[in-house]
Amino acid sequence: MGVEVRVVGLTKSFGRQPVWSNVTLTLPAGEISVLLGPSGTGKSVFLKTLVGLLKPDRGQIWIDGKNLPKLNERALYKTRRLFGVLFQDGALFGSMNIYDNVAFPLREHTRRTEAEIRRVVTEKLDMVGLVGAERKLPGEISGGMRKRAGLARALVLDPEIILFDEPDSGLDPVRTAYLNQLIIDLNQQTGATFLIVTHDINTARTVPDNIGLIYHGQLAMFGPREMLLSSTEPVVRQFLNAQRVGPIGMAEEKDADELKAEADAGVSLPPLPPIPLQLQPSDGRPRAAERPAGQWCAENGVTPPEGSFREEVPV
Ligand SMILES: Nc1ncnc2c1ncn2[C@@H]1O[C@H](COP(=O)(O)OP(=O)(O)OP(=O)(O)O)[C@@H](O)[C@H]1O
Repeated sequence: MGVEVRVVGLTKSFGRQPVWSNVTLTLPAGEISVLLGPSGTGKSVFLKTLVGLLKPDRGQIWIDGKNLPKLNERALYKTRRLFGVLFQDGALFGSMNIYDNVAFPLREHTRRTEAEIRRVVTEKLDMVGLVGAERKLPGEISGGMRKRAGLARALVLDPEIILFDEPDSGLDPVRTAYLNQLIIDLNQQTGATFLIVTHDINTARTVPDNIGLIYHGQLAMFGPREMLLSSTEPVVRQFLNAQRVGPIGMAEEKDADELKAEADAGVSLPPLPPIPLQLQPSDGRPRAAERPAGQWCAENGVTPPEGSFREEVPV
């Protein structure tokens, strides 16, 4: 049913180069969270730190009553079994066919028989819509199929937490839309806790229950989707609406002169666009973590931008 991940005061640097500091957030059990941020702000480093591949300088990561950075190798190995990770390129073994790639974690980490492995691999390939592609090598299938194969492999040990590192990178808008639907459907079916790193604003606006934004070495904001999409905090507003006007410039941060010039020229931020409806599972049954549209805004006395939560009118 998914487990909560509680991050407290997490700080990471490489030598003298700080990546981010004092990151505190909770990924609620069974919910989908998205992590955004300009390139190079350390989103991938954050995922690798969560799963124990990198050690933080300071801070805690609480999962199932255990603080990951303090675990010894053996205990860490056990806790890592809670995670499934979809790496950017799917991270498939090029010389193995799709079936063997997906079966790999089962053969490495369990004592299941080949008959049991076949059942699980077929089930997961079916979940991601790849039945029939078992004998293909990763080089013989499209980028979107490789992502889905990577996802099937991330699912085989029935993880409680699934981390997605830019699942939509390199995909066209149609494939991205399919993948987003698949993510919603998988969350409904598995109930696992999802964290997605993405650059795709449409994904960030329509898929998650929660959004976080890393900027300038800090977690600028983390909270419910409606909270960030209605936020007028300049960095959050600029990033989530993909606008040029605001504190973020070409080189991560605009300098003070540029900002002053914008202010002097009377350049003002465009109004907030409507908050879209969240993507629904394709079978029409709600996800356990789903909340009614507009609930957060209503409970917090926030008036959503004009036109929010309307069904899209077909073109
Ligand atoms: N193992 C490492 N050793 C030293 N520096 C590293 C290491 N891994 C990442 N970095 C540095 O940490 C910073 C953050 O990298 P990361 O890949 O996490 O950024 P990102 O936000 O995921 O970027 P993008 O959105 O472009 O994928 C970069 O400056 C990178 O060079």
